[in-house]
Amino acid sequence: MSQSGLITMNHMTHIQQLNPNAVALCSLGRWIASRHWVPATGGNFSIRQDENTALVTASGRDKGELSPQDLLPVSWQQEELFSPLGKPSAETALHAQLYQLDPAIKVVLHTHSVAATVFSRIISTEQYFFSGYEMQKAITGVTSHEQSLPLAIFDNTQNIPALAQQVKHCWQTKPLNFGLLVRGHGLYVWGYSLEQAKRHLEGWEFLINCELERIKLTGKP
Ligand SMILES: CSC[C@@H](O)[C@@H](O)C(=O)COP(=O)(O)O
Ligand SMILES: [Zn+2]
Repeated sequence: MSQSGLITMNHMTHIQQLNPNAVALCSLGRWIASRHWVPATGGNFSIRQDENTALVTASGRDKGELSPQDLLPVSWQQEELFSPLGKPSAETALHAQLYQLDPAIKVVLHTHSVAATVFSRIISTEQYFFSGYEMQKAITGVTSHEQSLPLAIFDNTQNIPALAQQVKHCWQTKPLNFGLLVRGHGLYVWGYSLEQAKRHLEGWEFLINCELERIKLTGKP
């Protein structure tokens, strides 16, 4: 690497260590890992910096042991992504798509819990409706357990830009309630703040676990 390249990388590392967004996302990553929702380097996280840029976890890192320099700046221009300082998550295109679909989104979290992975495989439809749970109110906009709360489920693919296009299409027709499942893969949630994204993650995980348990006990999906 050239001398000027080294200076740039060191400079960026220093900036990231002082960036409160980066520090807060690493701390949330540790909490998420403590729940066993990001095993074996699975999962990825991002936090918006401005209209067209977010810090995204570097690909292949242990998401429970992140430091601020593991968060790489990524910018987007529609489907094009720019990441000058390293290799961001393999699923960056989906994060960028969500940020473009709603400019108020501040944080995107992707996890690989056992419950979300199994649940998404036993449900074969494109949406699953949750109702009857008080904890549905953890999802922004839900005011009653009597509301029917849909969670979209997309088939897994290694073609993440194609998945991002499907999510964009779905966004225009069916409401996505701050979360979606990728079949046999995991959960994506987002929020307008770090705290809200964390609440959506915990809320969806709770609801998915409840339904999985109910289906196990009653045999009725
Ligand atoms: C442990 S393999 C999981 C990956 O294929 C992927 O699904 C994932 O969530 C993590 O990828 P990453 O590129 O580290 O963000
Ligand atoms: Zn994943």
